[in-house]
Amino acid sequence: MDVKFENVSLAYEHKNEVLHDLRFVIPKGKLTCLLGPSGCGKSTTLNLISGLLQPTAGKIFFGEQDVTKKDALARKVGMVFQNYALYPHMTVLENICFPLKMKKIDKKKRNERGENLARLVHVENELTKYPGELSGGQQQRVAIARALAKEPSILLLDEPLSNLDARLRVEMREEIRRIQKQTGVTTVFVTHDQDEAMHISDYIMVLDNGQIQQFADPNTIYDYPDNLFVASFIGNPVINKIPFSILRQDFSPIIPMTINEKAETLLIRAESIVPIRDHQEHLGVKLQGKVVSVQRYGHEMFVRLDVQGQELMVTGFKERDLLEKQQILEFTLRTNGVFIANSDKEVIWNATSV
Ligand SMILES: Nc1ncnc2c1ncn2[C@@H]1O[C@H](COP(=O)(O)OP(=O)(O)OP(=O)(O)O)[C@@H](O)[C@H]1O
Repeated sequence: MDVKFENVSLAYEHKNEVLHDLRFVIPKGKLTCLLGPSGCGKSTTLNLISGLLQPTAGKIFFGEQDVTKKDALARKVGMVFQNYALYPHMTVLENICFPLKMKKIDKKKRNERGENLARLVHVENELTKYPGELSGGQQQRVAIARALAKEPSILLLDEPLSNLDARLRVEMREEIRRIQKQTGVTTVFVTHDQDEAMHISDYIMVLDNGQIQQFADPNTIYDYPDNLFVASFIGNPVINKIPFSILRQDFSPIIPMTINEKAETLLIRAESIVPIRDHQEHLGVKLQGKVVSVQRYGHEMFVRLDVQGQELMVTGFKERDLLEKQQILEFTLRTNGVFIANSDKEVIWNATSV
């Protein structure tokens, strides 16, 4: 079931508008992430989808149906929260089957369905255990199975992995992806973690200040950010930002005059700063900077480079490319991961266009 927002705004207590004129379609059968910093309006958007909140203005559709006035129960959404919210006095199987019991499905049938769901989320060997006897990851699996038990129109996940340790987070995001693909249920996943969003999503909606900054698939968001906010929020290390004026002379031959006039900020991804000899597909600019520091973390090299008083983070160099500290490093830029923004913080030039 796809979800459509038509000019939706929300003001808490009718005065504090936190979502402004949202228009989007969350496509059916896909996993879409709502991504943005704390307070940008992710949970509010999710609660509008679930029916826990009603919009102040605008309309919400599930497929063709206008559900704006319908409550959470009528919308038949499945919800999973970060704190699992399992019933502690019920076993795993009883927890999973609880929505089926509410629907008065007979015991044999509901246990059969419950066991199938337990297999789907890989907790079939824990059926008689209580939530307190499970790990965080297992509890979250049970919460997902319970949400799926009512065959929801849409599955909503609100920061479901934030209580798990780093390794388990990675494991569980793969699991959620697998379960979503296997069931084909339309899923909306809230996170503030760009890495998580990049790995798990078919589509990402980037929100800031209650407004959509960009809505696209992860690679489009990474390679073609619409604005400075999206370019900075997505990617690790954070994209380098320097005043365009510093490299204006170097860029003038390769960008149109109209762009040159409006260029304010130059954005360069750390991996797009590469040795000249290495790269066939480079921008044809030849630059240099002074090495400030070099740090190696496993297979990654992080070089801090001083370019005319601006510090750039560089990950496009290998150990063999670096000599002594304080050395002058010559480099060029790849044809992707380099953008120019104007004074309105919109991306007006992308090196892929060269
Ligand atoms: N019940 C409420 N009453 C008034 N304002 C609220 C209420 N809930 C949230 N807000 C405000 O609405 C804005 C959006 O909050 P929301 O919880 O949707 O953000 P979020 O992106 O989910 O943040 P987080 O990642 O911190 O959960 C914030 O400015 C918040 O202070």
